[in-house]
Amino acid sequence: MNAQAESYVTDDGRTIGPTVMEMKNITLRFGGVKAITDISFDIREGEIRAIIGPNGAGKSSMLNVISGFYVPQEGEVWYKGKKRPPMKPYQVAQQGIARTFQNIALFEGMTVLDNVMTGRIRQMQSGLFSQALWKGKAEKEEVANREQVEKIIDFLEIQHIRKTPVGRLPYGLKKRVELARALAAEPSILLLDEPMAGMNVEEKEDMSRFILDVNDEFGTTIALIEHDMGVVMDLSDRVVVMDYGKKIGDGTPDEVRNNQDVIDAYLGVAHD
Ligand SMILES: Nc1ncnc2c1ncn2[C@@H]1O[C@H](COP(=O)(O)OP(=O)(O)OP(=O)(O)O)[C@@H](O)[C@H]1O
Repeated sequence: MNAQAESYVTDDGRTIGPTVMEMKNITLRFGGVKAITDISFDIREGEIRAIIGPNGAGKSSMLNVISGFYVPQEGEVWYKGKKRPPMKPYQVAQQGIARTFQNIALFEGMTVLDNVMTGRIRQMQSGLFSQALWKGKAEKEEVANREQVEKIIDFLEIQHIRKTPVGRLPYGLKKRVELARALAAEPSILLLDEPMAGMNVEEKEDMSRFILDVNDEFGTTIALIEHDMGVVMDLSDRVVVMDYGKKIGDGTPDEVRNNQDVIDAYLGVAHD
């Protein structure tokens, strides 16, 4: 697929920009297992892009390629118009790509506020040495970090639990704190690995609303893996469908819903 240069406006009035990330002919193997076979797709600025497919289809592997956790044996990752050399996950994070995990990865003994603050590490420029030399600069930075974190805590409506240790929170709220921490990094692209997994209907509705609001308010591009089809079809601008490591569909929710290969492989059968 070629990078898209034109912006367009969605039915609900959001502007989707040109291609910001492009996966070109990605193949990823684990020993003899091919987790991803020759997959290409793009992600446009400001869009909500879903990756779906049955268990073992290769979705998490693909998210891990985007986040730099896995380096594919073949293919190229293009980001903001440049081919990305193999890099470590922290370097990918420095380029403005943040993620949440399928299994929540928070510091259980720390408060919500402190957990969200850890998302700011990328913005904390002053090391100990420069902090000692330029106390004023470090203080200014600290204030800016706090302001951003407070803004996100307000936005995601978790003020009431800001001093609560994360370990004491119910599952749905932990997921929201994880989203807050990822947002604290002010990412250009946010990767969400099954953001609704294990949630009840009400929690899913809340999380859907927050994802849409984040996209709308901060203009964050979002790529997500999700099993709940209702959620995927409601939230996403475009959907990539994977099956056995291959791409079998790519398009708007309506397009993939009506794609016979997708119906056969995925939508026609029951899923968790
Ligand atoms: N670290 C690994 N080592 C070996 N094989 C792996 C590894 N990670 C994934 N695989 C294999 O690659 C394939 C794709 O797995 P992946 O987890 O990406 O699929 P998925 O679509 O995310 O599945 P699920 O929906 O169950 O999370 C599977 O066959 C899996 O067993």
